[in-house]
Amino acid sequence: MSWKLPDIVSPSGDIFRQALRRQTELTKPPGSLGRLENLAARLAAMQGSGRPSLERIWISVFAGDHGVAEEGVSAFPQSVTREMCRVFTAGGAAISVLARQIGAVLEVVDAGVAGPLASPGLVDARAGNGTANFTRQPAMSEAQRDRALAAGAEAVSRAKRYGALLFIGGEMGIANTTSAAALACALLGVGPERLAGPGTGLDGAGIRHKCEVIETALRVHGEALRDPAEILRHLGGFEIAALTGAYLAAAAASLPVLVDGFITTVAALLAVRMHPVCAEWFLYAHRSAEPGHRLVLEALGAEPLIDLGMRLGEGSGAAVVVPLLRAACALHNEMATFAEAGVSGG
Ligand SMILES: Cc1cc2ncn([C@H]3O[C@H](COP(=O)(O)O)[C@@H](O)[C@H]3O)c2cc1C
Ligand SMILES: O=C(O)c1cccnc1
Repeated sequence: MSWKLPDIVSPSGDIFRQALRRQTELTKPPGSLGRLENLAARLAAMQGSGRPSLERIWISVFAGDHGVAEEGVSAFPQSVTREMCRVFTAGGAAISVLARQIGAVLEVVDAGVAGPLASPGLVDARAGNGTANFTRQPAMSEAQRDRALAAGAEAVSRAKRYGALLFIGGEMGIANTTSAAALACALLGVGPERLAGPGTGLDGAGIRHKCEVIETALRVHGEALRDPAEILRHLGGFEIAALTGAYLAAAAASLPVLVDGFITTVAALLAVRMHPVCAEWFLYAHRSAEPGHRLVLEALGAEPLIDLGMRLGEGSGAAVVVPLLRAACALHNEMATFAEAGVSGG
């Protein structure tokens, strides 16, 4: 593997403990802000600052196509990946609206959409012309996997140069719920019936067919699925590899990550299997309606913040949660302490 796993250290334990102590000193019964207290303390520890901030947020949406789309595993045609790339940059996609609303920088990275560069205005980090159909051969070569992992790390470098205080990864790739479910099957050692769901809107028969396609892939690659990097290469997508590379690079760069939905959580699971310490840099935004998400979250010991029945991807669930994180920071930073306010009992 030419791509090198970065060095990752834990967020500051001292700052985390100081921040939790401050929470007990604020003018409220201890613990009364529930999970917002721990959230603010974790952000403080990750940012290495007693006063966490989410002023500058960076969103990279990675796009890639999937050879397995030809097996009829999505309710939509492959061309939608390319078409949506145009909508992202034109400003009309859900993530475009949400990025504007939270004042985040949004970039769209072509990690390997089928055909030429999907749209002008995209970052060109193409690892290939869509992946190969993984029911017949590995989805990608080692060189392609490593190029896609590096594409994620390059996105994090741009985020750091901007001064980002939070990184959100999104994805676009028709058939990528099939790839994500297959990856999770191999990583967790469970069958597709527990991880494959409707994605963009398959009916019962469509989901059964999707399960069969994943079964075939797991059988074809069997012995080769021995470590996370090889699992990623055989069953992954370029946008999923880029997300994995981005999450690892963000942890290495002390940049907190807000993970979105099913596909991004599978990328987070890959990153954690490659380097367990990176888990300490991840916050989980929401529980997607895609049924497999629950199992992947459980495997990570992750309790997402909200459940709105969303199942879009693009980073949209993460963007929706940002105001909540901002509220946690504002309370932590701006509330008066018992001593400052002259309130007894603190
Ligand atoms: C118009 C449209 C916009 C989207 N934005 C995200 N996805 C989401 O749906 C796709 C995965 O579902 P499946 O595996 O069933 O193809 C991904 O591209 C994902 O990001 C979209 C899907 C569509 C159709
Ligand atoms: O939860 C997700 O990330 C998701 C679910 C369905 C389709 N696309 C994305």
